[in-house]
This record gives sequence, structure tokens and C-alpha cells, in this order.
Amino acid sequence: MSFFHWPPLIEGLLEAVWLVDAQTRRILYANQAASVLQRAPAQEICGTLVTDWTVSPEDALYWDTLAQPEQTLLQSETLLRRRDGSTVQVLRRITALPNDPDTTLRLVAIQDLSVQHATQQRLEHLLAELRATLESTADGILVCDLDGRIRAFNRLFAQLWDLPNTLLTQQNDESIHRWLASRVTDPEGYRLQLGLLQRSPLLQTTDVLLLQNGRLLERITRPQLARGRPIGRIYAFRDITERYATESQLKLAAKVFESSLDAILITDPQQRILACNPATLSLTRTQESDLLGTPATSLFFAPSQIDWLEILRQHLEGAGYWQGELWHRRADGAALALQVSWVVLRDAEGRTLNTVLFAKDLSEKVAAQQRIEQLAYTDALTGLPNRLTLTERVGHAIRLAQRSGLGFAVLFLDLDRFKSINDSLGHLFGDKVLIEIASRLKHCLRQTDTLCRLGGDEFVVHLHETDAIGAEISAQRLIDAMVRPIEIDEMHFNLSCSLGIALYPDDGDTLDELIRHADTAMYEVKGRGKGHYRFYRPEMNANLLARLQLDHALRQGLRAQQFVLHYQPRIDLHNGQMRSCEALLRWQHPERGLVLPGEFIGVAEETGFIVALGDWVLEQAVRQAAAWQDAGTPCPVAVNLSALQFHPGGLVMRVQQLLSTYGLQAHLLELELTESILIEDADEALARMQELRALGVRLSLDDFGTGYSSLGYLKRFPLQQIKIDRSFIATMHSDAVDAAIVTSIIQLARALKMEVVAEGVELEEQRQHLRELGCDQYQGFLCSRAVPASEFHACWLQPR
Ligand SMILES: Nc1nc2c(ncn2[C@@H]2O[C@H](COP(=O)(O)O[C@H]3[C@@H](O)[C@H](n4cnc5c(=O)[nH]c(N)nc54)O[C@@H]3COP(=O)(O)O)[C@@H](O)[C@H]2O)c(=O)[nH]1
Repeated sequence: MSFFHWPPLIEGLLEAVWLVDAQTRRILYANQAASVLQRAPAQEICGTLVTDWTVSPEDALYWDTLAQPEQTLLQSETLLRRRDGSTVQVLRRITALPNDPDTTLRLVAIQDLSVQHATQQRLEHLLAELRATLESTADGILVCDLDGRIRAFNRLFAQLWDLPNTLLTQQNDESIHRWLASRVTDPEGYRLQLGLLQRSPLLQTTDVLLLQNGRLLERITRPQLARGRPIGRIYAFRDITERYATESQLKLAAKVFESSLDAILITDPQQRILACNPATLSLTRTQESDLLGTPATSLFFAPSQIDWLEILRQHLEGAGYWQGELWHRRADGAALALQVSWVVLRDAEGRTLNTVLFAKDLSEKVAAQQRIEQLAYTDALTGLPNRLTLTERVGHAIRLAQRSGLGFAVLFLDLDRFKSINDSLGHLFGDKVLIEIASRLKHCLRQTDTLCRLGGDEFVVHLHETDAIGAEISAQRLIDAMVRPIEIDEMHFNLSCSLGIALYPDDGDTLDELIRHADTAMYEVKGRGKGHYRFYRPEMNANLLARLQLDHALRQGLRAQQFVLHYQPRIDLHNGQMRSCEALLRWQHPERGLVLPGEFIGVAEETGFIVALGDWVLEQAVRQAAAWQDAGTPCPVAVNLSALQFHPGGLVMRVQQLLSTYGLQAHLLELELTESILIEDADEALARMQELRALGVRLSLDDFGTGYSSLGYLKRFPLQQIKIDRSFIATMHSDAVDAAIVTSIIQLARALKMEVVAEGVELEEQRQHLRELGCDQYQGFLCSRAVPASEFHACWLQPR
């Protein structure tokens, strides 16, 4: 086909086409489309060189290849210069025409790429923009197709999940999914959720993942839609660790606000209440609506600081903070002490946004403070003033007395045998007794006097502006109040107290000295029978020292076996026969010789040593009586028992044990009891005496007539014998009253079917008189003094 066949063929093509002579590079023909593309009439194009329409020199070189016959098809993109000088991107295809006898003819088809290029550029631009959008989003984004294959993710996603570089470059979906699952604390849950999302392409979810590194990721997933159809899924991950912490803190703050035991008020800058917590409402006992909008300051007052509002204002404006004690008056009138902290909240520019007020109820603290003060000045058990209060009051009294010249008295009061109440009935009961006693004593005193409990059963009384007479009257009143029967927990009993009196200024010019001397006087009372009072005398101190030394010596004496028993016979007044004897204690002192019990029994009683000493006496007497019994010369032996020996438990057992140890028949032992034993705790005494009687031991009442001598207890107790005190015997022949007493006692004993023994008989006329009166036995120097056992045996137990 020759050249001339081609133009009609190519003219109708939509594509621009040249026919070019490869040899000359001249365009032989250009179709209409080429004319449009090149913006030049076809005639103008024909005859021009192809290089006239090229832009770059390389393009000119390219045309050199046209001449090579083996090149049948060349295709490349290039720029084409138009007639007006503008350029256009084209795709150029050069084809050698087939069957052309003239092998230099080439068909050059030129396709306008400008539209395609523009579209591509727009797409690329769009893609770049999308990429940038993806990268600039605040979330880590992962895009997957419906099968879970990863289509895209941004850098933040890689960062949030700590994706290693290898995974970033590998582009291995499986590995990336595995990595993601390995990063969460609940991989199983993670996989399950992923499976669910894949099965439900339209599902939208939001959840939170906790990563192994402790961070919290919020995961929001949405389906990716194209023309309304799901084509994949977009995952957005956001690190909410900090936000969560902040939210938690806010929640915590709200919780604190709600549950705080302290009142919390939030105000506006003008201190009007905006919010308050429940504690505020319970503290003020008001409704929230009553408080909102009211000035916070109107809730408080400060009795000791009138200008507190001004001080508060200055502090809040200056330091932005104030702390202090304020009071709130509730609607019911009760005033509450509050510890208040007031804080100003400001913005960055320093403008006040709010103020926050914290108020702590100090009522308990104030009450505790008052209690502490009360405890410091009072005795916790009885509520009486304690020594500290007494010191203050007596100090004041001393200053007053120095000006006025009027004295005062200090009384030291100690309960008698309170220890046995505590020991036998327990401390709780003892406490009740002390409370009762405190109340009784208080009622005996004037308002100006002070009754103080020093501790235990010791009380001290300050008698305001009084002298010896006033002190005596008060002391007697206190003693009388004490002896009234006491009933506690349905138990009835009697108590007494011993009381010492010291006068200011004669007996001391300080409280300590006065107490010490009153105590000494009280001690003296204890040593002489208790239940009385005594005024202090200076020589008492010397006595006290002597008593302490004596107590020490007694204890040593017992260890050194310096004690002995002497025996005084008792004679039958009807036939003159010796009937029994009384064991009397003697102290064979290495320096002082034979010491009689009158010199030491009192101290032994005071110190309690009589319990050990009396036990020794009992054993010696039983041993001796058993020896006489075993020797075929039995003689009943009477032993004196102290009240301290009698009351504690164990006496009955001890007697039983001694009788069995020494094999003594019980009727050969007689126990001499004093009236004080019987009246101290009558019920207990009765029970113990019955037990002793049950053993077969005889019981005798000593010194009858000197104490209560009540017919009531004589009847009640299982006594076999009473002994008329020697003081009546000594004067019966000269004192008609004593004679009458002796007569009455003998008659009483007869009526009660008891034997009666007269002691201290020194004169024949006394014996005579007693016999006439019907007395059973006598004992006294007329017959014999108390003598050592061997002498007694020789004199009274040998057959005559
Ligand atoms: N708890 C104990 N008390 C005891 C014990 N031994 C003695 N005592 C008591 O001591 C007090 C003094 O006793 P004492 O000095 O032994 O005097 C006794 C007799 O010696 C004395 N007495 C006897 N006859 C006469 C007399 O004709 N004239 C006279 N002036 N005194 C005489 O009487 C005392 C015996 O009294 P009593 O006990 O009341 O029968 C004295 O209270 C003893 O009880 C002991 O072991 N434990």
C-alpha cells in the first residue's frame, strides 16, 4: 500500500495521526485530530519536521531511532509542543506501515494524555491528602477488608501498639494480628471480639483494651462503606490512660465530696453557697435549698474574735487561704465548734472562680478536752475532786488564812477493812462501795469544804475555816454516816472508818505536811481499834517510827523462834478444880527479856503480821494440847484469835488440818473470839463458826461487856462460853454498876445455857462474889499467872 492510500484511512480516526518520513523526519500528513491537538491547520503541520513539535532535546534523539528499519513499534510518553507554544502530555506510538514499499514511512499516533494525567494527578493528590488526614488524626487507625486483611494503618496506630519495625516492613497481616493480640492483657477476649466484628460487618462498637504495658486503649470500630455496602472495617484506637486517670480522680473527688464526714461548701466569688455535701446538711440540720445562695459566712460566728470576718477577708484576698475555729448555731439552738479551712480557687489570671470551705465538727474534741480537764481535776471513779484540785483549794485556803488568820482542818479518812471487801467480793463491788461512801461523805460537808479521794479507800477532807471543835464535829458526822448499814446488790453490811485530823497552822503549813500528819493520826486510830478519829500530836510520829521498827523486829523474832506460849489455868468456881487453860503469847526478846503481848499485838494487827503469828500460836497450842492428851493428862487449851485471822477463808481447813496432824480431839481446843469478829460481817462469822462447831471445837466470846454486847448476836452464834472482861471484875467490889453488869452477864449466860468465865480475878473476895453469883469458872493472878508449858504441866496436870 502506497502513501496515498493512507490519508483517507487515518482522516476519520479520533486519534491524532501523522504520516512521517523517517528519513527526513518530515510530517507528510496530519489528520484533523492532529490539527485539533496541535492547534494548527493540517496544511501548516504537513511538511514540518517532527522535532519542530518536540520539547526536549532527548526527544529529538528519540526520533533518530525512527530511521532504523527494525523498529516496527515504538511507544512512549512525551510532551508535544503546540503551535501556540503550549505543551501537552501525549502517548506516542510509532508504527512502521506494513507492506509499504517505501520502508521509511511511519505512522505516528498521538494520544492526548492531558485529561488522563490531570485525573491521575487529582487522584494522587487526593490520596496524599487522605494519607495526611490519616496521619494527622488523633487516633491510631487501622483499616481492614471484610476478611480482616490489613489495608492501611497510620503511624499513631503503630506507635500505640508498639509495632516493631520488622512488622512494619514485612506487611504480614497474620503477624501483625498476632502481635496485637499478644499486647493485650486479655488475648482471648480480644480474639473473640475480633471474630464477632468479622462476622458482623455492619456492627459498630466501642470498648476499652488494657495493654500489657498498663496503658488503656479505647477502640471504636465502624464499618467501611462503599456505595452503602460494607467493604471493610475501620478501627480507631485512642490512648485514654491519662483521661481515665483524670476521670477517676474526678470521680474520686466527687466521692470524697459526697461521703466526706466533714462539711464541704463550694461558693461563688461572692462567697454565696453554690453546692454543699451531705455532711453539711447533717451538721447544720438544714435542707440544701435553705443553704444554696446564702452567704457562707452567715453560717458562722466566732465568740472570741468579733473581727473574724475582716481577718477572713484579708487572708482570702491575700494568701487565698484561711484556717481557724468558728462556731455554728444550729436551728435547734445548739452551738457547734468547727475547725474551718477556707480556700480560694483562682483562674490563670488570678481571678477568683470559687471558694471551697471545709468544716470539721469539733464537738467530740471539745467534749474530750473537757473530759480530759475533768479527769485531770477529779477522781474518775467517784467524780470527787482529786489531789490536784485539793492542792489548789488548800493553796488558796493557806493564802486566805495568812491574811484572815482563820485556820482550817485537813482530815485523813481510811475505810476499815475495805481490803477484805475487795478481796472477797471483787473490785467491781469494792468500786460500788467507794461510790456509795463518797456520796455519804459528801452529804456531811458544807459547800465550802472539799472532799477528795486520794486513791483506794483513802479520802482527804479540807474543812474550810474551822478550828478543833468544828473539825471534831465534822469528823464525828463523817464517822456516823459511815456506820449506817450499807446495801449494795442486795447485800447488807456495815463499814467503819478511821480518821486523823491535822489543823492549820499548828500541825503543818503545807498541804503535804497536813496530809502526812492527819495520816499519822489516822494510823494511830487504826492501831487502837479503828472506827474513831484522833487529832494529830507530834509524838505520834515518834510512835509511828517505833511501830515500824517493832513490826520489823516481830518478823525477825518469829523467824528466830523467839516466841513462846504461856498457859494460865481456869478454875471451876464450884469445886476449885482446874478445868482448862488459856494459851498466851510471850516474846522472849534477846535484850528486852520477856515481852507481853500488850506491847506488840496492836502493831501485829495493824500490819497484818498477826495472821502469821496467830497461826504459829494455833499450831503450838494444838501441838501442846495433843502432847498433854497423849501423855494422859488432857487439858482443853483456849487460843485467842484475831479478827484478821478469822475472816479470810482457810481458817476452818487449817484447824481441821492441825487437829488431824497432831491427833488432838477437837473438844480440847477452844477458840476465843472477840465481839468485833462477830459484828464485822455477821453472816460470814456465823457460817464460819458453824463450820468450826461442826469440827467439835469449842467457841468462846472474849472480853464480853466491852463492845456491843448485844443479846441478838449472843443468841444467834453457836458459842459455848462467854468471858467477863477483867475491867468489870477489877472494880465489881467497889463499883455497883460494874457489879450489876457482872451479875447481868452471868444471868444472861445462864439463860443462854452458856458457861461463863470471869477473867482477871486477883482477890479472894472477887472469887467469893463470883461464886455466889453463879459464875462457872475464873482465871486470874489469884490462882496463877500464865506460866510456861512445863511449869503448867508440873503444877496443874500432875496427879496430886
Ligand atoms: N490474838 C492474840 N492475842 C493474844 C495472844 N496472846 C495474848 N493475846 C492478847 O494479848 C492481850 C494481853 O495478853 P496478856 O498480856 O497475856 O494478858 C493476859 C493475861 O496475862 C491477863 N491476866 C490474866 N489474869 C489476870 C489478872 O488477874 N490480872 C491482870 N491484870 N491480868 C490478868 O489477861 C490477859 C488475857 O486476856 P484475855 O485474852 O482477854 O483472856 C490480851 O488481850 C490477850 O487476849 C495470842 O496468842 N493471840
